Amino acid sequence: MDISFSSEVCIERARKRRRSNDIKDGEKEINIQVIVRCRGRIDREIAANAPVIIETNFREVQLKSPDKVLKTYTFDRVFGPEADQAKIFDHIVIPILHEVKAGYNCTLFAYGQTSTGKTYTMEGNLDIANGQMNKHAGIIPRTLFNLFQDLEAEAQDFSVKNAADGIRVLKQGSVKRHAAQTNCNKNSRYHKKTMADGEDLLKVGKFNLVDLAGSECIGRSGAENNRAKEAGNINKSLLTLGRCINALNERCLHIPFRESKLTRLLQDSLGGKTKTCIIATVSPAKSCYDETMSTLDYAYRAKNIRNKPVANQRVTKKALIKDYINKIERLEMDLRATRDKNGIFMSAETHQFLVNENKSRKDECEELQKEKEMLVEKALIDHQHRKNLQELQTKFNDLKAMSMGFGSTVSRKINDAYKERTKEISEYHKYIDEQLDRFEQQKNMLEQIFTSDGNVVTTFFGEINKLRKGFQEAAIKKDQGLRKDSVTMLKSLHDELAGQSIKMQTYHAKIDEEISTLVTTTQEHIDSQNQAIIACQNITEEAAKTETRCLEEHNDLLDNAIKKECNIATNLNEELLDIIKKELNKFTNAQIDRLKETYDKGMKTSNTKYLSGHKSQYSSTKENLAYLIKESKVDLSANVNNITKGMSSHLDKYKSLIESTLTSLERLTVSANDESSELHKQLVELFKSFASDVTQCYSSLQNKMTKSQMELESSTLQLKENSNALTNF
Ligand SMILES: Nc1ncnc2c1ncn2[C@@H]1O[C@H](COP(=O)(O)OP(=O)(O)OP(=O)(O)O)[C@@H](O)[C@H]1O
Repeated sequence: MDISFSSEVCIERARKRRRSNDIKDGEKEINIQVIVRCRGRIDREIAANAPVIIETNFREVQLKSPDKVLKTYTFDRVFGPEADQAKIFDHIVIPILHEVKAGYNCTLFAYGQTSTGKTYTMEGNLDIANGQMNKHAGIIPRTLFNLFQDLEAEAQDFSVKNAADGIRVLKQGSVKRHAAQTNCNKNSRYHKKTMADGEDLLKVGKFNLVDLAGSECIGRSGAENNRAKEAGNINKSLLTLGRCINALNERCLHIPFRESKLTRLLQDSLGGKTKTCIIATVSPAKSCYDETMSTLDYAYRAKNIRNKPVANQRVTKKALIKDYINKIERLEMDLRATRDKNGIFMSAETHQFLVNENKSRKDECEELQKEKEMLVEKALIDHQHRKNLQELQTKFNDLKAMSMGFGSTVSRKINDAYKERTKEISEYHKYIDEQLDRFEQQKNMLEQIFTSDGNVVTTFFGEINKLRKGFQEAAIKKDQGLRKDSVTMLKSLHDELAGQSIKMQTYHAKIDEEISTLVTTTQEHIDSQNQAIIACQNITEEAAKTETRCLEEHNDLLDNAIKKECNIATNLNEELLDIIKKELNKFTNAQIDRLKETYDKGMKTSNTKYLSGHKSQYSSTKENLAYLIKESKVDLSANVNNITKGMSSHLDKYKSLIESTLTSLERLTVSANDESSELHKQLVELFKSFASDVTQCYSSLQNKMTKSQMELESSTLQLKENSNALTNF
């Protein structure tokens, strides 16, 4: 990630009334503006005869094969190779600068594959000749020039520093890109002259201009997820930017802004209160087809991101200056702390900031925990709800079965009754037929008996026929009555059954309706709960991941700090031991010298004494000898014995003198030895106690370090467990 340039412009808007559209600030959502710029083929592509596969229109860009259009994208504006730097600036940047002057924070960033012209678009040629920009100057130098000219023209009371300085710094910044942001800020600030009357109100609009690294890293990282980790910070930042754009596009609850420095910086520009414009740069060459499509897809997705721009509150000049002073002081403190110390040091303010951030993370975790508990409770309620629903369904099925059973019982009973009646009627018919047959037989018999008396017979048969007719009529009547009864009964039974059936149907329909409403509501409830759970899980997972990453980073920092401290302690120990060794040697040598001196002195005195004694003995012996020689001249032989005696007694004396000298020398040596060994003992004791002090000190230091390391390890373990638990959750 390269932040090329970021300028802050303080615009004087003293005591001006809010414009009517200001009232809608923060309420009105606007889409991020997405522009596509397609450059012409560069030398390399011409040399390779790379076919052109892109065609641009006012708002459209088409990816084409020789014979057909493969894909068409629509953006806010599309610029082809014919669009020069001035055109881009006039059409894209000038309107944004108006917004900046109105106090809005605006961000413009270039995004695309490597060598597609991001830097050309953002910086271009930074040379200045005769105070004029080069025609290939990009957005940043043009912005600088424009702002300075514009502000100078707008009000006489602006004191403006020369734009060329800004560009010089920008050039330096291009070499050391990280330094550019601070330097440019410093040089592009505008100062208003002090006004004599009243308090001045200022509106501060911030314009962030960002030139990203080549976007092809995203594609690759996305395809080979495992390698993404190795691909370094640029890759991570772009990858996270892509994920943020996707998450914003899909209206996810959690957007992983915090996962990279770039997205943290751009957080407010993506879905925040800033007005944002993305320039997607592409190559027209066929060789770049995949990357071009990936860039256009990303840009197309980014189009759906909606921001709610809010103009910055007016602030008094004093407050603004105070704010800047505070910022500068904090940065100075950090810088001083870093310069003064080794290892990880930071100013108290930064430390406090980290502590606060840590606390807010902890709070976030607690909130998530509570949310999780709430969701678990809801899940339990859902479970109970589902159980109740199942029971209700079972009861309904039972009822249905029961009602069906009732219907079939009723119709069976009706059928039975109908069969019985039919049987009764047919039996009655049978009985009548039998009776009629019997009468017929009797009639024939009587016809044979009474053939002789025609009148009697005729009368008799007349009577018989009458009887028969009456009987037949009665039978028909009875039959009709029975039929009528059975029809009435059947009808009433049918009516009753139909009534019951309608009632049952209504009842069924009602229960059906209630159950389906209940099922739909429950399903909706369950779906919404599931969505909430999934969203919460995602948030928790993301939070856990972020937390784990932060903890790992902290652990690494702590590990490094401990290692550094251990190294420092080891070095110090070694240095201390060296010093002790040297001091001991010095001390021992001094003691040895002193002893030597004492010893030498003692020996010298005793030797001198011995020599002087020896000398005096020798001279007296010599004298004695001379005397003896003299005497011997008188009576040599007579005195030989005396001489021998005298000699031996002298020799004895001499011997005893030597012995006593040796004894005193021995004593002296012993006492010197004693003194030396005493001193040695004392020294040894002293060294021992000193060494034990050092050892104790060292071991207590080691214990402390081991303890703190153990504590650290256990807290790391604990943190890992916590994070695993979070991840599992
Ligand atoms: N619109 C354009 N007109 C003319 N030349 C262009 C245009 N856009 C880019 N170029 C040329 O294409 C080459 C690559 O452009 P540039 O270095 O700006 O690409 P980039 O996207 O910034 O690459 P990187 O991601 O590697 O920084 C340069 O030689 C540049 O001058």
